[in-house]
Amino acid sequence: MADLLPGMNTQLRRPTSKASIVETRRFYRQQRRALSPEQQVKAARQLVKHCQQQPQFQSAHKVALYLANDGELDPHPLIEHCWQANKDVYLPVLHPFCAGYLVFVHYGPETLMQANRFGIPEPKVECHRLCPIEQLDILFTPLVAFDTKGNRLGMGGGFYDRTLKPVYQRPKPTLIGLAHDCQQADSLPVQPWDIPLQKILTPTQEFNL
Ligand SMILES: Nc1nc2c(c(=O)[nH]1)N(C=O)[C@@H](CNc1ccc(C(=O)N[C@@H](CCC(=O)O)C(=O)O)cc1)CN2
Ligand SMILES: Nc1ncnc2c1ncn2[C@@H]1O[C@H](COP(=O)(O)OP(=O)(O)OP(=O)(O)O)[C@@H](O)[C@H]1O
Repeated sequence: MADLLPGMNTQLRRPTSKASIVETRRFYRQQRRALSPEQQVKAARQLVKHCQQQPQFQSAHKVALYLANDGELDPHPLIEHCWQANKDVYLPVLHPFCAGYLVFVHYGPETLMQANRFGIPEPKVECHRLCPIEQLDILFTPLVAFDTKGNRLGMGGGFYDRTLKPVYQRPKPTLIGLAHDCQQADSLPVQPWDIPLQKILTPTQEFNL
């Protein structure tokens, strides 16, 4: 892929395969943060259209999404679509007792929210609103960068990798990464604990692994 692409933020050089994870993360975080509000709105709308065409999404009842942070592809229009289609939406919440893990809590239009330690709003943890991860049909993850092998680079907390380990290669949930097109890397380093994605959706592309 070319070093500089149209619309690419030119302040940082595209990392080579020898770049450290820290440099790679910095580059792709900056790329997604450099998108304009108009580009973000357009991408979020395109994502809804793209998801609606996916048979797996059409038949899903329980769907985990996230609230956008740090320039991530914004799933809010998709969340609204899920509500209208009577799908149950769940959000990741930092586990109240097990550091480094996530739980998934039901999210509706009236849910009371509180910010976690990263400033991301989360529903309050109430036992009856929790969904065991193996009962989710689709778990959409945010990411910082992806490659076409399904490798995912996240924010560096290891939250998704730890939480997804017990359901890796189980029938449910299907793991789908959501990203802007500018978050595609040629190749990402793989760590022993990384849980690969089964599919990646961008506003314009679909990668099935
Ligand atoms: N939208 C969204 N929600 C999510 C995640 C995510 O990546 N995106 N997570 C995915 O795991 C979990 C939260 N993990 C996060 C890890 C780091 C930072 C972050 O902003 N780190 C700052 C340093 C903040 C600090 O140290 O206090 C930074 O790196 O600049 C945010 C979320 C659960 N919820
Ligand atoms: N299954 C696991 N068990 C124990 N530690 C883990 C596990 N998965 C990840 N970690 C630890 O978490 C740290 C961060 O991992 P990594 O850089 O892959 O996070 P990430 O995928 O970028 O973050 P996130 O999933 O929060 O977006 C690593 O240093 C690793 O030691």
